[in-house]
Amino acid sequence: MEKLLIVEDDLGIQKQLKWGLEGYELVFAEDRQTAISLLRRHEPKVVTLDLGLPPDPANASEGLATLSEIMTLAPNTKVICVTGNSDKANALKAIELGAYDFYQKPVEMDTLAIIIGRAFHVADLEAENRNLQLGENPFGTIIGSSPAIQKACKLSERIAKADITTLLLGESGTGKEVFARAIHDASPRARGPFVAINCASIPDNLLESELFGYEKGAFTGAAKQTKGKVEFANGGTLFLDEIGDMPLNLQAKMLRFLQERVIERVGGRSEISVDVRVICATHRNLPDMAKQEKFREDLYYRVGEVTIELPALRERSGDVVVLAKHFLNVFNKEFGQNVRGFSEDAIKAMLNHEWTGNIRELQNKLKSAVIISDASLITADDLGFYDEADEDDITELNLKAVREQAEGKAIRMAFAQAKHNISRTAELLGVTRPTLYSLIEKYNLKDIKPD
Ligand SMILES: Nc1ncnc2c1ncn2[C@@H]1O[C@H](COP(=O)(O)OP(=O)(O)OP(=O)(O)O)[C@@H](O)[C@H]1O
Repeated sequence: MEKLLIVEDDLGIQKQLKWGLEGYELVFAEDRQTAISLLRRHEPKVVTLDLGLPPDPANASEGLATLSEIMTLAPNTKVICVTGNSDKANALKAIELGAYDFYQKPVEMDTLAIIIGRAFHVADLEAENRNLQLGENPFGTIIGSSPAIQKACKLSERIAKADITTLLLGESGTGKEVFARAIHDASPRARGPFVAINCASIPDNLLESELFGYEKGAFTGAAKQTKGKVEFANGGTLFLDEIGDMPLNLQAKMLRFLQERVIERVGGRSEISVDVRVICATHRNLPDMAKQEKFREDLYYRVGEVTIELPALRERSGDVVVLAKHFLNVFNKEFGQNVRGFSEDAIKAMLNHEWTGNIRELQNKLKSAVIISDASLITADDLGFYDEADEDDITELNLKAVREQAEGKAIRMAFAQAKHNISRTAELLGVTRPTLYSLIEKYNLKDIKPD
């Protein structure tokens, strides 16, 4: 039941309100001090406030002062000011101070109940709007209801608040970066920077200066002092993707940074303190690498103060369709399409597929399927599952239609086998290139385009 604070010194009116407002949990205050302490304790969304309060019941000064205090303490509260019947000036003053509405005595229960009901409604709408603007729970962006992903979300949520170095393990495309960002967004550092660097994509000889920065003249081409990613992440979070690919010599420097939170730029002599939370990720098996002396064991223990394992998509089969629907909505919006869902063969094919590229692969398949689809449902063909579609998915008995379906399918299979090379596709099908082009046009195979 919603709480309603009634600030009213007239016991007769209090009684009247008690009878007339049965749908609310009523809390009564007779003066400013009690009103404020009840406001703090109950945090009501709506307050009715008689402006004529003791010690100055004949004037509105105490009521207006109470209103100001309420608006300072809880500015989202909807305050309905109750005034004497000829006191319009103070009613307007109250609105100026932030009151939601005013109501002139004598109290007429039906009207007052409507004003109060509407105030609750407005308060709820505003709260909903504020929540939308603030963004949902950062982990709300992580789609999936399988136990494995829920477990990863719960653990991430728990560790987000602490500055603990976290290691995210999972195959490529399982969402490691998405998790790292969600942890950052749910942490006290959310307003600070989130800086990501992929250790595997930067040549070994450049990685050190990319991470730690360099001083002018540190090496040929070092024309001016330059900050590295670690310094840019100061006050925020550094996401080190593919930490397993970090060269051994750099691992020692990384360990020192993690232990002491100081860095030295390349070619620099002074130590620079940095306040950075570190999240690492890898698809490699670090303990095995440590055994083979390819990854420092001490660094492994340091980066993995907490380890979170992200399941491969094939291990979360229940999530495949949920994620596919999510991407369908995203790409419908992005490309102005209106595809409503998936055909049965598409769902079957998605559930049977191995998804070695995980969510990224699913995302890419959905993107092209939404673009090429000219029907209301996405089919297995649209997703590129030519060979996985069922033999008996022929929906027509008319021979011409059967032939057309089969030809379209054969062209797609050949195109996939020929790795999107049109000449080779024509060769495989035993037709000339011009014939192939005219078939593509005839069957409206928009997705068959050379790379
Ligand atoms: N749970 C999820 N819900 C929705 N989208 C997701 C989810 N997880 C990942 N994605 C999307 O999948 C793609 C791959 O995710 P991400 O880059 O985080 O994977 P990764 O494990 O870091 O991959 P890599 O190791 O190859 O860098 C991204 O486009 C991301 O937006």
